[in-house]
Amino acid sequence: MKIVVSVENPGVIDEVAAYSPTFIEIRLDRMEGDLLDQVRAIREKTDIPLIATLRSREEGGRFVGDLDLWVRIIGPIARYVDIVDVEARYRDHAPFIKSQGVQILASLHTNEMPSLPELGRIEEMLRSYGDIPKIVVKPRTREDLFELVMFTHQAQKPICTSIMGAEFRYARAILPLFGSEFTFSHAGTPTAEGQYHIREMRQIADLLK
Ligand SMILES: O=C1C[C@@](O)(C(=O)O)C[C@@H](O)[C@@H]1O
Repeated sequence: MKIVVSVENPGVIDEVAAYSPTFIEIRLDRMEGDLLDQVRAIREKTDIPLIATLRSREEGGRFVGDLDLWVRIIGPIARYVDIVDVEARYRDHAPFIKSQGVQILASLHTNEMPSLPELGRIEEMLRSYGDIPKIVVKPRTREDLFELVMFTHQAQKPICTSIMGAEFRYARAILPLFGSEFTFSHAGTPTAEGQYHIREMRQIADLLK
């Protein structure tokens, strides 16, 4: 199971790296100060592949700037990471970000539960500009979750699917079993409700083998 550990504090990178996650996600929207300097420092500290994420407020983050500010922040950072998370609202900048030599994690986060046809349309839209689509939704019922698992199982790979909220948090360990490319965890400070600590996620993954 590929595990991403999300971080919002560069000061914990050594501690996070000690868990050997598949990726470290840097949540730029939850950080203060000179973001480029901090990403450079993280890059010097670890060879673990890095994901840069500047999450909009509309999709659950704290970034409230416009499209131009988003690219002015992320653009110089891209060359120091391996993947950039690009929400659909920022997709016009995808070609430039791609030109920096990184992969694009094309993401959409919604508090709703799209139908299977809607999930297919979202996937198609995300694949139109990104390398790996990431769809994060909010199941209301177990039937919703069944549909998300079925969609994940049947979808073209790679794809990342996940859920919001705590009610169905176990799906974070189930969806990778049906083809989701990776799962997001924390190493001390969750960046989203329902995340497991990487230690816990590893234990669950080992028991599910
Ligand atoms: O998209 C995601 C998933 C996430 O929101 C979660 O629910 O674990 C955590 C975010 O940091 C990441 O960018």
